[in-house]
Amino acid sequence: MNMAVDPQPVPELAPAALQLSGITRSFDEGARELHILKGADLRIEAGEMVALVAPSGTGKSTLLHIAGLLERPDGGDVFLGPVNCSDLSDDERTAIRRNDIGFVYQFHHLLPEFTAQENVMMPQMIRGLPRKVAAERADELLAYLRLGERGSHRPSELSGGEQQRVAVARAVANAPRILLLDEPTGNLDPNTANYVFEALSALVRASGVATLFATHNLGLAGRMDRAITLEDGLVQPLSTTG
Ligand SMILES: Nc1ncnc2c1ncn2[C@@H]1O[C@H](COP(=O)(O)OP(=O)(O)OP(=O)(O)O)[C@@H](O)[C@H]1O
Repeated sequence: MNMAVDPQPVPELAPAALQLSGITRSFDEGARELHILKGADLRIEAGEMVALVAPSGTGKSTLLHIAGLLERPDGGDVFLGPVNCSDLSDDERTAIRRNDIGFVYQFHHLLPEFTAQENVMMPQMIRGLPRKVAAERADELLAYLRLGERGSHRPSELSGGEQQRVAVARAVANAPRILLLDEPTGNLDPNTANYVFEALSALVRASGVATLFATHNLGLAGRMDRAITLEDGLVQPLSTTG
């Protein structure tokens, strides 16, 4: 009896929220070229929180900028869901960046002359939402991040941890599909960093946003769904358990 079974076609993976495929990026440094990314691959699913932990200069910010469509890679593709962003014009990429991608940086970059509430309203109004809707969403997010009492404060009247939570609220104001964080707790003391992280993780779980979080803090990295590193220009898994 012929027991041979026809090979089943390998099921294609459903599109991830974010997929980087074969990303290359080099920079000219005087006479020589620095090859920072050499074919990096990465998939992040909706609702997944991934830590990016790697030594300084290995290309974390470069990878985040490419994933966030702030920079084009020299080679490779960036997919958001099924959309290959490499094929898009600069205007189309800007629209995606405004609506579908949130950023949080090490320094909060809040607008100093506006209140916390207005800072969270801003990206929504740029997107075209009416002021009232933007204000309600801002209040909701600030309350969720336990900043309900701070909506009318300017950034200079907030603590470092409060400023970063406002920056998180602003980054998710347009309900992005991707959230990219570049050392957002790097300037905070351990307790405050922990508090900001807790607030952020609750938000990620509740909203299903796909999150890539660059940090040097292995304790925080160990609490995310998984951790990755950059090694010789490639994304590699990283163990955070010792
Ligand atoms: N626009 C640029 N022009 C030239 N070199 C650059 C440019 N951007 C980044 N580099 C170089 O590429 C390398 C990676 O930079 P990147 O900022 O991505 O590193 P990083 O891992 O985020 O570092 P850190 O943890 O210190 O922020 C560095 O050597 C940097 O000097």
